[in-house]
Amino acid sequence: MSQKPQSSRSKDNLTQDNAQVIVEEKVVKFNGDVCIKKYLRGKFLGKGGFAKCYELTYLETKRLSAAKVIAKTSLTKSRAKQKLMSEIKIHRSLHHNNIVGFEHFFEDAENVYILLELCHNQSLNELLRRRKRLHELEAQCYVNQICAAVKYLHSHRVIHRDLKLGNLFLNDKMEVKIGDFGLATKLEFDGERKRTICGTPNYIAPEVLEGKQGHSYEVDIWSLGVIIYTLIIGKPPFETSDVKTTYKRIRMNAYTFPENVPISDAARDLITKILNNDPAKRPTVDEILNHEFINHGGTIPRLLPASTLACPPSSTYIRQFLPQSQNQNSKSTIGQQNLASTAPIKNNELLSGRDKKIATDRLSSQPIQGSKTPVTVAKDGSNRNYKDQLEAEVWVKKWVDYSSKYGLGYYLSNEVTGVFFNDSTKIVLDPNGYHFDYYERRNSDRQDIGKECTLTEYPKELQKKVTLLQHFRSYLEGSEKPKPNEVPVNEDGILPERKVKDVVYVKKWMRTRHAIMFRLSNKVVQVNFQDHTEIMLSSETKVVTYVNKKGERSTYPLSSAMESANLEMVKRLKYTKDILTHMLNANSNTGKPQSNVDLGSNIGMNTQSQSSRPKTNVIGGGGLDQNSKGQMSASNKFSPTDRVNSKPYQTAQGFNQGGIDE
Ligand SMILES: Nc1ncnc2c1ncn2[C@@H]1O[C@H](COP(=O)(O)OP(=O)(O)OP(=O)(O)O)[C@@H](O)[C@H]1O
Repeated sequence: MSQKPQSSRSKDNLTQDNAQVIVEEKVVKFNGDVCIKKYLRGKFLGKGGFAKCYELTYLETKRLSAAKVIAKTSLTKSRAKQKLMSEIKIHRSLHHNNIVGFEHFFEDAENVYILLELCHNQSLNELLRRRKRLHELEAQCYVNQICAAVKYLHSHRVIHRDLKLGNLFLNDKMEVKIGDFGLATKLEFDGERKRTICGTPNYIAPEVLEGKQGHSYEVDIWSLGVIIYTLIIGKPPFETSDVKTTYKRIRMNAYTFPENVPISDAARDLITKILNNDPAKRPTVDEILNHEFINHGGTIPRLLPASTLACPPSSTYIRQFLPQSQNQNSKSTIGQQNLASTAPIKNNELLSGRDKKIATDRLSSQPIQGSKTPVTVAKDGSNRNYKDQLEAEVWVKKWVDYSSKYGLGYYLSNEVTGVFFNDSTKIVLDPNGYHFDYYERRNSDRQDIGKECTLTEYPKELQKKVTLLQHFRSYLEGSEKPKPNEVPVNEDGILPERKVKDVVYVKKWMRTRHAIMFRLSNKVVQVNFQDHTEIMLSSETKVVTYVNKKGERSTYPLSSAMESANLEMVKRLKYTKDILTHMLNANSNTGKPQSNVDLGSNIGMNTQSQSSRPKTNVIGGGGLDQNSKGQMSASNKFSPTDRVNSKPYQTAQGFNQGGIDE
């Protein structure tokens, strides 16, 4: 039977945010009967200018909603009442997948309650706060959905007038939903101009500030431009510390693209077209949807994986959506799947991403000079952004501990091979097998000083280390024969271009009986445990990534990871913290590693006494020996006992580390 909302009363005062509160809705049926619907007020979701928002469970069906609770005391002025009625009237008339669903509303003696579709994953504002900025692919995915909703609004003559990250909510499927219709207006007729000055400073369109000609749909388009810019660059284009200056900048159209943030030409072009102070010159929603930033050669994921709430999508994931022209593998099945993969992405699709083939086949898509089959970088450079962002995601895929003689060899996810020598020098080989960097630590400030070299041009004294590097490389790549110092020229005799520009390398490492820890130059700490679990801590993105025994990957904001219900991860995180603390103590006390450290009890692993140095793990002798002066002497065998570790541990070793006395 249909019901008409009537009065209700709450048993408690809503100012007690943490108390268990039952909200009652009195419903008068058409036959005059009165029934009471009971709701349990749950978690506090947030506070806006005039509403508090809570989870509300309808006790009969256990259905969960978001309830905007507006105290009647805030509605004494008729303007406030009118605004609320207009919000309800407009919002309840809208039905679109990318608009927060309006369920119903009622009131009791104290409050008005608006029940809305619950969006569990907060707004894009909180997302950006966690992530700093998004990958363009994510921006495309969100903007695509937002445009669909704006198109719907405009076709129903509704202008939202307050589109901003804080009003774009994410539900548990990661669908974006436009909410908060408090400033929305419905035009009576086409061509009507509105004059009320409203909006949020950073997102407000110049014509609203001018106020002379009135404004219309184009104000939403302007806000879309601000949104795209903010998602990609990480802060709004006109932001200043005071509102007046922000308005001045908007009027003068004074914004720039910061040089240190990569942005594709397509994104830049779209933003520039939208942020035009002449509203008539801005593109329409349809034109935005057809712009190459949204409608490019690749596909845009319909939805993003939930892991992107905390950390960037993996390179493997991104690769699926690259336009074919940018994908070096365009002839491969991956390229073909790209075009078909518009289906929703399952949340766990990212989970095993790290174990899949790494993304460097596209990372390395620089054109090779003079090559007959140049690999594809779009002429407009529009993949620059992808490439730059992919390079940020680097981790150790394989390693081999040969520190009993020479050092640690490792292979990174971007196909870089490196060696951390026992004398704390480092060598890092580009995936092209030709360019390498050699790092020595400067004693005065303990900074690594890098030298760019190539296999045909490097200081003579490095020869042995270069030979060792080649040995490590073949060993890690599993080639049967060590690669000689061959120069990888193409068939025209042209030398390869360097593939990785922002080199990430292992700055420090340490090994205990239970784990090996790498501190990378991009401030990521990676810990691989004996039981195949892994922890990655990024101080840049403030995120913890945990790979469990099954290889499933989950991410947590650094700030709350220790409180997580994932106890397996929390234990390992604590262990990681202990190793880091231990390292710091070791450094500050003696400048040397401490021995006999056993932190195993913290993670519930066996603890046994152990020696401070690894057991000798050289078989057959030979190889390159480090003499008492720390110099290397060459020989012809290379045979560390440890097999290449892509994940598991083979031998329980003592405490072994490199470069921690920084
Ligand atoms: N549908 C929803 N699902 C989950 N949380 C929500 C939902 N709607 C609002 N919220 C939360 O409640 C907070 C306040 O909501 P909202 O911004 O709509 O209130 P408001 O008073 O109208 O705000 P404003 O000052 O922007 O007009 C939001 O910031 C958000 O955290």
